[in-house]
Amino acid sequence: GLNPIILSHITATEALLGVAVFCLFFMYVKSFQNRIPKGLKKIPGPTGFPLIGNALQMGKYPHLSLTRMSQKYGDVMMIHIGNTPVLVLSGLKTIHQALVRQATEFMGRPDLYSFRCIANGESLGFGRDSGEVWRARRKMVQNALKAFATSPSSNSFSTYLVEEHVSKEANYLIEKFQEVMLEKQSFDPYEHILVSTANIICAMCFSKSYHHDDEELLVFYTFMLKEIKEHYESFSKDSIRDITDSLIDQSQKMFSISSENLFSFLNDLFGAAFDTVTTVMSWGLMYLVVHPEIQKKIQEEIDEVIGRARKPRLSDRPLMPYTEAFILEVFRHSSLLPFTIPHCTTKETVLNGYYIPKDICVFINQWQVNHDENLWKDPSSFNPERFLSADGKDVNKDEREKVLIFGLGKRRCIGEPIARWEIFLFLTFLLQELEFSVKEGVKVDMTPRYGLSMKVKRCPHFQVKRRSLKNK
Ligand code: HEM
Repeated sequence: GLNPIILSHITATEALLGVAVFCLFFMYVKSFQNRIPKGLKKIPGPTGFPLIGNALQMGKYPHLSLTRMSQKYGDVMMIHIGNTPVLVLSGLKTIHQALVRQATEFMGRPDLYSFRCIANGESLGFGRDSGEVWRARRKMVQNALKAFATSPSSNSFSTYLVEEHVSKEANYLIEKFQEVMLEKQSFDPYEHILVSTANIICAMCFSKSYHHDDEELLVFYTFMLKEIKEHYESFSKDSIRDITDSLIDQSQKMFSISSENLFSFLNDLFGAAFDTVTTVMSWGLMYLVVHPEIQKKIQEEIDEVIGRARKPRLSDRPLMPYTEAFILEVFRHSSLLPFTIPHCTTKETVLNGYYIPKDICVFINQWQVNHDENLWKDPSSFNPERFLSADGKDVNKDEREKVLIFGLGKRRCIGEPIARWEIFLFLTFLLQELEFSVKEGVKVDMTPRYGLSMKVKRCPHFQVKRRSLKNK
């Protein structure tokens, strides 16, 4: 120990000076560690406070504050959340450069504590791995999805299985909405849609659907474990019933897949599939009641292309540009996933002349792209027509490609086609039969609730009435 006599000679000032010298030395060493290779620029960004970094500047709506900051610092910007440096990318060109052209360097997932908690870090979407094993697993889940969404339906009303499942649920919703309307004169559609979208993914994964009041569906993990166990027990290579069977089949050919992995894949699919689609649908209904003239236009298109004598089918989709434009505008305007799942660099690299270190966490600001004034005219207004060609007969491909909501490149959402189909079918089924509105005098609040995705506030004031048959 130190001699107390010596200690008593060290004054407070000297002690402080000592600390300061130590800090300077530390910063000097750090600055060497962070040295930028010659010819490359250091990434700009706002100055943060010690320990908390830029956490306070992020505020309640990080996508808005990061968009504002990007206007000052540019498309490639560095912030700090606590002590963790985070690279924030904005601008469609820059994001495309990173996620598509430099895909390998930007395809990792960061080692965040919260990610490790998801399926023990074995998750396909959140797991740390982005190498061979991840690639093989992603391919496997993609194959299973493709097989069980696009395999032919056994009934004559639908072409694909996903069409059959969505039709069943949408028909149920049409009846259910009218029933609760009669009973209560107004209702909140959210939970009904949630169970329906859960049922669709359930049907595809487990060949099973649940009654809307079923408690079992709500006890999620137990329910999934039970389903997987039952599938293993009754599995037969010669009769692949659903996504779970297909995953079991593929996993038996690939020895790096265990039943725990299977659980985390299905967990991923469930999580990714029904929360997102439900959120899009609830935003969609909200925009429809706020803009009745847009609702009417979609209904006119339905009457013209499909009529009232038969149900909508996926093959109607290319013939319905206005409906498609509406869905794109819901994606763009709500930007329900303002950021992708965080990425991470897999090696050191260069982007727009900036030096980017290895293993750095990357946020992709999708909201900024969808509201960028350089890309969109009057981005804050809700206007499906922006996606239509001049004669209104086609969706403009260049405009469509600008919407960023499923990510880009090697980590792009694998459920995108299914999600787009589901949303198209749900919407056309519902609007063919029903007209949506809110109770008179109710002012709808469109400020989002912020969570993993941005959700519209729950609204218990929805009303429906069956459309008149005059156009039949
Ligand atoms: C409108 C609905 C949906 C939206 C907006 C959406 C959006 C996204 C986004 C932004 C990502 C992250 C991309 C990235 O990190 O760069 C993602 C990943 C993912 N999505 Fe979706 N998604 C939707 C529906 C679905 C559906 C229906 C499924 C499954 C059937 C699904 C399965 C997945 C999976 C497994 C991943 C992880 C991919 C990976 O990390 O390699 N998603 N999605």
